[in-house]
Amino acid sequence: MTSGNEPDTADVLVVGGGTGGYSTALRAAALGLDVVLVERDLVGGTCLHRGCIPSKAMLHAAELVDGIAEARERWGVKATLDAVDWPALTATRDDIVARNHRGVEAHLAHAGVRVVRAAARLTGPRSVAAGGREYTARRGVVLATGSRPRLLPGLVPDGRRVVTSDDALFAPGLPDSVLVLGGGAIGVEYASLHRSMGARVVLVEAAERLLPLEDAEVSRQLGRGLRRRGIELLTGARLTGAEPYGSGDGGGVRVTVLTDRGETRVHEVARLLVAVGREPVTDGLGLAAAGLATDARGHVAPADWARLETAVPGIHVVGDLLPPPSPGLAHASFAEGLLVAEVLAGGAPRPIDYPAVPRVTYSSPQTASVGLTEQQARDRGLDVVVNTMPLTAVAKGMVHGQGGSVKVVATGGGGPVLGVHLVGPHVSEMIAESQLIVGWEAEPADVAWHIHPHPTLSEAVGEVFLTLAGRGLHQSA
Ligand SMILES: Cc1cc2nc3c(=O)[nH]c(=O)nc-3n(C[C@H](O)[C@H](O)[C@H](O)COP(=O)(O)OP(=O)(O)OC[C@H]3O[C@@H](n4cnc5c(N)ncnc54)[C@H](O)[C@@H]3O)c2cc1C
Ligand SMILES: NC(=O)c1ccc[n+]([C@@H]2O[C@H](COP(=O)([O-])OP(=O)(O)OC[C@H]3O[C@@H](n4cnc5c(N)ncnc54)[C@H](O)[C@@H]3O)[C@@H](O)[C@H]2O)c1
Repeated sequence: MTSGNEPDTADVLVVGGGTGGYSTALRAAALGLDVVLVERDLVGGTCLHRGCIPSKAMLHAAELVDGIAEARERWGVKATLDAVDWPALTATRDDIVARNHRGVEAHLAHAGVRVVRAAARLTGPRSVAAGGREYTARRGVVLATGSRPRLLPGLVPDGRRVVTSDDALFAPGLPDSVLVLGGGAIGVEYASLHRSMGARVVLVEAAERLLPLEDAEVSRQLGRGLRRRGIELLTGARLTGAEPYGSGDGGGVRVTVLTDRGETRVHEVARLLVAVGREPVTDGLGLAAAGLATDARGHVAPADWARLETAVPGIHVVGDLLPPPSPGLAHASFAEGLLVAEVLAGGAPRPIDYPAVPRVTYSSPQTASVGLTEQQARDRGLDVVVNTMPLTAVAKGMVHGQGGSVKVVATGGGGPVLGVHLVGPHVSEMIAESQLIVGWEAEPADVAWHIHPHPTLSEAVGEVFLTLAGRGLHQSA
């Protein structure tokens, strides 16, 4: 925290202390710059306090619950689930969040970043008002104010019956039934989590498939996996009404959905979880005072993507405040923070290769991908070859018994790999090699000389590349 008599000038002013803002601050400080970081809530932002970390902690617990059923049903381990002790589960989650939070605070303090806990407002292109003081930046201002759940007209979250990801996991327990609206990453992960914990789950997606930005094979495999787990999946479907009914524990929401076949379905559920995307946060930020405006969807767009710098020289943007192709992911915001700090320190870092940013969904089954989808590659007029293999084609895939697949999209004639798309158990931990393959523009023949350990799930990735390189072992070309 700053005290009243410290100077009000810094090299860099960062507004927002989420993953985008704090990574900018840490890197800038490491490069010798004097940094003020203004955060109105808690450093760590959405990802640490309401997003990635609490949700993944609980999805880990959900995997353990699923493991009990698998142990009993497949392996003859006579285990049963007595109960989920919610206070104990959430205490472990909250401890993980709290320890990470203390860690971020300690890193910032150690780096000499001055953290101001207040709402910041731009007062000019190089100045910010916060906590009753005005700060001026010698080198630049970095906007990192992030995003919040997008709401639909007439659907007001009340934290009980109608919720968003901001509160769905923080109520005292999970409901016994839920309709999840939106089949993006949040909708899929939260539907999966609720199902593992025993809820009846309906997942409604307006587009014709889940994760519409992913490869169609990923959506197909994921949909199949979720249905197999008993999740009712409605794609190409539209919400037409949501009315509360009853009171207390017996009450819920009566949700009306128009399906892709033109049928009207009514679902009575304890909770409606709205997960239809996120919108940037700029209210009260004073963009106009700095000569900035948002784009039509509320983002602040850079004029120079290589430097993530707006049309106002010295004002940079990172994280969820950026429009696509920035993907709205924490690890992308880390990379953006590093880049902007290095630009402000006078460097010329390599621009971010957005298609090469990996994307992971931590549901059961998981999805993980990097690079272009088959359709994107074809739409670019590229000469495309594709090889797909089920994970159960390798022994470890059979051990896991959860299906899944590996799909590689490559340039014809042995050219560079364009995309890798995985579905199945543990693929979140398997995507890293593919991210290097795509990022380094490796060719299947380069990859095929590298030996994958046996027996692992990653062997399936190796096999797909062996076949593409004309050296197929278990898979015929
Ligand atoms: C449920 C959920 C799960 C997710 N899971 C993942 C995941 O597994 N992996 C992944 O990569 N991404 C995940 N994400 C996305 C990830 O959380 C975001 O991409 C990331 O948090 C963006 O970071 P940011 O710094 O841009 O914004 P934020 O983290 O939103 O931080 C912005 C900060 O700015 C502060 N702020 C705003 N306005 C002001 C102001 N005027 N003055 C001062 N401070 C201000 C806010 O208080 C906030 O702390 C998830 C998101 C959600 C919602
Ligand atoms: N594992 C991860 O990396 C992870 C996890 C959670 C969130 N996130 C990030 O957080 C952000 C927000 O996630 P999200 O899932 O809310 O947004 P999203 O934009 O990824 O998905 C929203 C989904 O809702 C659908 N939709 C929109 N309006 C609808 C309506 N009226 N009815 C039914 N469906 C509708 C869209 O077609 C889309 O598929 C994204 O940037 C996401 O990548 C990432």
